[in-house]
Formats: sequence, structure tokens, C-alpha cells
Amino acid sequence: MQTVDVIVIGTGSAGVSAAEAAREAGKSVAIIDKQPFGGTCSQRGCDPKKVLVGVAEISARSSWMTGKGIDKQPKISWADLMAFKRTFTEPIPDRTVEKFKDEGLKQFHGVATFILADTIRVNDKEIKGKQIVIASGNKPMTLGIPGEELLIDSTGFLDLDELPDEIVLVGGGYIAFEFANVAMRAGAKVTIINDTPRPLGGFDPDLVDLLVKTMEDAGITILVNAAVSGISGKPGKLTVEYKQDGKTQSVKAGLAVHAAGRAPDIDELALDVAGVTVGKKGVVVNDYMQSVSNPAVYACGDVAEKGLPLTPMASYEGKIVGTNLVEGNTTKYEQQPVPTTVYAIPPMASVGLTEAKAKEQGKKVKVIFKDAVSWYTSKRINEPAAGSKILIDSKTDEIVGAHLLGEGSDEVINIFAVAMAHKITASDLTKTIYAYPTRSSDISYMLKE
Ligand SMILES: Cc1cc2nc3c(=O)[nH]c(=O)nc-3n(C[C@H](O)[C@H](O)[C@H](O)COP(=O)(O)OP(=O)(O)OC[C@H]3O[C@@H](n4cnc5c(N)ncnc54)[C@H](O)[C@@H]3O)c2cc1C
Ligand SMILES: NC(=O)c1ccc[n+]([C@@H]2O[C@H](COP(=O)([O-])OP(=O)(O)OC[C@H]3O[C@@H](n4cnc5c(N)ncnc54)[C@H](O)[C@@H]3O)[C@@H](O)[C@H]2O)c1
Repeated sequence: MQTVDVIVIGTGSAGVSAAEAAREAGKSVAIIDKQPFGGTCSQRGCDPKKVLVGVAEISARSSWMTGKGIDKQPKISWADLMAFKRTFTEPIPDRTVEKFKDEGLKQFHGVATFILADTIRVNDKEIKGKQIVIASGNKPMTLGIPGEELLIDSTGFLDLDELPDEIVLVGGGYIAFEFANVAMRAGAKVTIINDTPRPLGGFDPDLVDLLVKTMEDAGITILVNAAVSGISGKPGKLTVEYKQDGKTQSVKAGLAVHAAGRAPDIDELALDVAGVTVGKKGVVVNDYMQSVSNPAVYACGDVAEKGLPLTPMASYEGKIVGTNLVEGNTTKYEQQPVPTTVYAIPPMASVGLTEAKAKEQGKKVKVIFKDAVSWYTSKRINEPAAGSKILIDSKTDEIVGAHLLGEGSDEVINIFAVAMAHKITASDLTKTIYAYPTRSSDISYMLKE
């Protein structure tokens, strides 16, 4: 049995931030992962995904400009694209192991399970920790439908050697909208099947409608009010069943991908042994990111029931945990605007309240919706859809929410996040001089009533 000051479960953005802060302060730290070291974002999420999206964007932009300076649509070579993607992902485990070695972290490869409130087993080793950090992330949620084992998950899609001709995406959230454009641009026939009336719940409905129409026009089938109820067949020859308007219908696919939501990865941890309370979205923590039921345990990132399950939040929460491990509970989780982007084509980005949420909270806001497809920034690239919806506090003139669709939205959303975080008013944003012509230089038009 080894004893350390801190045990960290998970080597993603959350776990690493906590572990490094504790180690830098001189604590002995053990870090554990059951998968190759480096976590989801860099190996199985954000980073490889955006490499694929980058190529799909070139294809989309070429198709928009065909006959306007482009005369031949480039063809995506899936094999070459995968090989390029792997130049990013494959070095990560070894690089992470080396970095951890230099930092003096004690590394354990395997599944972590609590055997006592302060002791973890990994393979045949037992480690006792004065404090334990759970940073085990999320995993695809169990759907409870027959044949769900025939689905591949996002990790599988991001590492496909060959792209089948027909792909069904089960669910209509972030993953479906990002993967659909990649697969369609690479030559597959793509169907998204979403159970609710409008996909991408939580985003602005007017912009979602524009995005849905654009993707449908580009050839992607998007079924709504359609709950996937079963998958049958064998790999390569699948039938995906769904219930729509009270009827069971089906679609054939070479591949069906789980894009129906993620849930905390806690099943193997035996959290009951440690007396750690778990809610619907993960480990229940207080504002110090400390378990509400076991003060020796902290949780951060996707697995903690706080904040959105996004990479910048995982790092933010991991840093809070790191500080609190070292200094005692000094740093609290602060509510702040969290920008997020769906890397669809074109991308859609959001920060702050939606119109519906502002109404629910009884906020008096000005709502400025603009369809921007005829603006120069979009016309220049013959983009099929663009728009914005900005919510401004009627009293203070501060930005309450910003929702953007169109090329460049993933960058411009950060300007709105800065404005919200630092209470820069809509009038100040309008007066600012921006480099022209850029999507940011459209901000003054987005804010004009
Ligand atoms: C396809 C996809 C695309 C995404 N794109 C974006 C994006 O563009 N932008 C964005 O902000 N976010 C994106 N996300 C979300 C983002 O990846 C996560 O929010 C972030 O990686 C969470 O970090 P984490 O440290 O909490 O968990 P993770 O990085 O998931 O790390 C948790 C680690 O814990 C390990 N683990 C779990 N249980 C155990 C156990 N019992 N024992 C040992 N180890 C264990 C896991 O193997 C894993 O490596 C995406 C997610 C997916 C799936
Ligand atoms: N760009 C990004 O930041 C990014 C990208 C990918 C993933 N992520 C993270 O990963 C999480 C998971 O992504 P996701 O796309 O899997 O989930 P999601 O929660 O974004 O969307 C899941 C969708 O599937 C639908 N659904 C659920 N069960 C269904 C069924 N049986 N039939 C049809 N539809 C069904 C839901 O109603 C929902 O619309 C996201 O919430 C996000 O936190 C972020």
C-alpha cells in the first residue's frame, strides 16, 4: 500500500489542472486513468473533431463558391484526413506520460475503484490518499433500447478507417450536428434522428431553424419528434427504428452513431464505498467543488454536478480544486458567462441567456434578431445562412445573451463573453473600432435596433 497526499482519478483537462496545482505546491500526487493518458478533449473530443471539421469547411466553402471563382469541388480523402488527425492524437499518451514524469506525478494505468473511503485500488495496487479528486469525465449515456450495442460512439466515429455510405446519427445535439457535416462532406448520406421537436435544445430556436434548413438544403436528412427505439441487423447492415407520430418507422444504415447525450463515468468507482453523493448529472459538490458528503473528496470537470460539460469549464473547475487542496477551501466556483460553439457548418455559438430563459427569469431585455445572410461578410463567401440574436438589459445596457450563426461565430462569441464578464455595455461595444472587413466588425450592426 502506498500513501500519497492526493489521488486524482482522470487525466483530462480537469484532473490534470488539479493534479499539477497540488504537485507544484509540493504535495505527493498519484494520477490514474483507465484509458491512454490525456483525457477526452485532446484524443477523443474537441481537438480531433475540429481537425475533421476544418476539412469539411473547405469542402463546404468550395461548394458555396462553385461558379464564383471555384470550378472544381475538392474531394475529401477520408484515409488521408484520418492519418492527419492521428498526427495530433497519437503522440498524446506518451507525451502526457513524459510530462507527468517530469512533474513528479506517480502514474497508474487502470480502472480506479474505491475500496475504503480513503483508499483506491488500481489493478493489484492499493493507494491511500489524504484527499481524493474525482475527475473521471462523462461517457455516452445508456439509452435502454434494444440493439444499442450496435451503435458506435463518438470515439469510434473520430477514428473510423473507412466512412460507410449511409450513416445515422442517433440524437440531435452537439455531436450529431458536428459529425453530420463532416460525414456528408466526405461523401456519406447522413440522417440525424432527434426525439424533441427542435434539435440543439438550449440554443436559440430562430438560429437553430436557419441552421437546420441550411444542413437540409446541403443534403442532410434531419428527423424531429422521432425517438430512436431500437437498432437491429449486423455491423455494416443496420436498421434503425424510430417512433414518429405514433408510428414505428425505420432507416437503413451502414453505421449508426450514438449522439444522444453523455452521462457521468462513475459506474466503476464504487462511490458508495466512499460515501460520495451522486445526483443526476454527477458528483454533488459545494461551491468549493468538494463533495457534500465526504469532505476528503473533490470533483471537477464533466463528472461534477456543476457547470456545463465543456473543456474550459473542466480546466476552470480543476484549478479551483487544485487551489483548495493546497490552501484549504479558499476559492469558490463563480457563475460566469460560458461561451460555447457547435462546430456545424456554418458554426453556431452562444453565451449567456436565451430569449426563453430571460423571459423565465423575468428580465427586461431588448431582443435584436438579425438575419445576416445578405451582409457583406456572408455574401463574400456566398454563405447560405447567418444571423444573430442579442439580448440587452433594458436598464443597464449590458449584454445578457448573444447567439450567433455564421462563419466566424466561434471567434466573435468570445468578444460577447468578454463584454458580459467585464460589464462592457452594448453602446461601448458599438463605439469600438474593429478591423474591417471581419465578422467582428458586424457587431455594431448586430446591436442596432
Ligand atoms: C466528441 C466530443 C467533442 C467535444 N467537443 C468539444 C468542444 O469542441 N469544445 C468543448 O469545450 N468541449 C467539447 N467536448 C466536451 C469535452 O471534451 C469535455 O467537457 C472535457 O474533455 C471534460 O474533461 P474532464 O477532464 O472532465 O474529463 P475527461 O477528459 O473525459 O477525462 C476523464 C478521464 O477519466 C478516466 N476515467 C473514468 N473513469 C475512470 C476510472 N474508474 N478509473 C480510471 N480512470 C477513469 C477516463 O478514461 C478519462 O480519460 C466534446 C466531447 C466529445 C465527446
Ligand atoms: N462543441 C462542443 O462544445 C461539444 C461538442 C460535442 C460534445 N460536447 C459535449 O458533449 C455532450 C454530449 O453531446 P451529445 O451531442 O451526445 O448530446 P446532447 O445532449 O448535446 O444532445 C443529445 C440529443 O439527443 C436527443 N436524444 C436522446 N435520446 C434520443 C433517442 N433515443 N432518440 C432520438 N434522440 C434522442 C436529445 O433530445 C438531444 O437533443 C454535450 O452536451 C456537450 O457538453 C460539446
